Amino acid sequence: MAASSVFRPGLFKHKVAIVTGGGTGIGKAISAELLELGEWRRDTHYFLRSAEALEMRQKLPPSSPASVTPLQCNIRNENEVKALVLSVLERYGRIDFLVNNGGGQFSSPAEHISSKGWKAVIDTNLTGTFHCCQAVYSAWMKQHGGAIVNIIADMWKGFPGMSHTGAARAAVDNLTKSLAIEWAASGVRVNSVAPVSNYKELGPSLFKMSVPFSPAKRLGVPEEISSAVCFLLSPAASFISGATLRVDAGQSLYHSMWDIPDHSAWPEAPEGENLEALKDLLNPQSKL
Ligand SMILES: CCC/C=C/C(=O)SCCNC(=O)CCNC(=O)[C@H](O)C(C)(C)COP(=O)([O-])OP(=O)([O-])OC[C@H]1O[C@@H](n2cnc3c(N)ncnc32)[C@H](O)[C@@H]1OP(=O)([O-])[O-]
Ligand SMILES: NC(=O)C1=CN([C@@H]2O[C@H](COP(=O)(O)OP(=O)(O)OC[C@H]3O[C@@H](n4cnc5c(N)ncnc54)[C@H](OP(=O)(O)O)[C@@H]3O)[C@@H](O)[C@H]2O)C=CC1
Repeated sequence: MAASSVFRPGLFKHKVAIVTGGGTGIGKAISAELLELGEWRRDTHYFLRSAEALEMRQKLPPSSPASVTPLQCNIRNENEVKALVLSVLERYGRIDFLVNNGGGQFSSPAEHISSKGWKAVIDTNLTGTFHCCQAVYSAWMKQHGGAIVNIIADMWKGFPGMSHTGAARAAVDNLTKSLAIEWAASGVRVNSVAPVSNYKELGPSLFKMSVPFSPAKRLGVPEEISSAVCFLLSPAASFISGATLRVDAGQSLYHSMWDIPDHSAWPEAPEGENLEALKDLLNPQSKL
């Protein structure tokens, strides 16, 4: 099949997907794109948590056989995740895709994060993702194969100001690699997407300050993330597993947004001629 013919309505024929947090922001764009690619065929069902999913259902043309079903599930709770997976299987008999998009955090310097707050963020972003992967694998993908995409974050230079989510997302990056190997023999591909984007519900102001740090000199939008997710789910990515795709216009390779104030707290360099040279260099009277 030519690559150019891959992305068209009907691509995910008879597929069933679980998209956690699929009713807002990036998840909503992923759900919408999956639905669009399912427009012309039957038995395509997507499962979302948020009530906004109902809105999506109403927007589907009456002629479309694709469907979207919102289901409540707290991914932090293992039993709720297992129940979600069983309920999907009872209703639709298969699960082809899992997109672990549900997540959240608050911004705080590390020194002020309480143990409870730390656990809440790790539970949501790392343990929740693990619960979903494990439940879907055990109940379906182990026997039938499938594709999983985890949404992580731009934490490649650490994540100062959100150290809990940085640690959780780095762990999911590593989990992606472990599962890609452990589950290869079942025909399960596992990949991640590390996005930088914005969406209108949050308002541009929250992310506006990041624009100067983007090589693109603009924000990304959820539709630019969902296309990468659909690519990784699709047959166009049939030989890709254990990878993390950075969808950030190169931002992770560029400046850090974290400002370090001027200070003189750093330990002195060892004594010697190089230290003297360094002092000369930093001396405001220096001719260098
Ligand atoms: C990723 C890249 C870019 C991201 C951008 C953004 O995130 S934009 C933003 C987009 N917005 C989001 O992503 C928000 C999404 N939010 C969430 O997903 C959840 O609220 C959660 C996972 C942060 C916490 O889950 P939950 O509420 O079920 O948690 P719980 O009841 O188990 O423990 C609560 C404990 O957590 C702590 N704590 C919580 N909030 C704050 C805070 N603001 N301030 C300080 N601390 C906070 C506090 O210790 C609290 O305990 P307390 O003091 O109450 O005894
Ligand atoms: N926007 C961005 O630039 C970036 C986003 N990300 C990550 O991408 C993902 C999507 O983010 P975005 O669309 O921006 O943000 P949103 O806040 O719109 O989406 C987060 C979704 O996760 C769901 N969710 C949160 N906690 C749970 C839980 N315990 N169980 C089930 N679902 C849960 C929320 O559902 P509900 O609303 O029903 O609570 C919500 O739909 C998140 O993991 C986010 O951290 C990463 C990097 C950058």
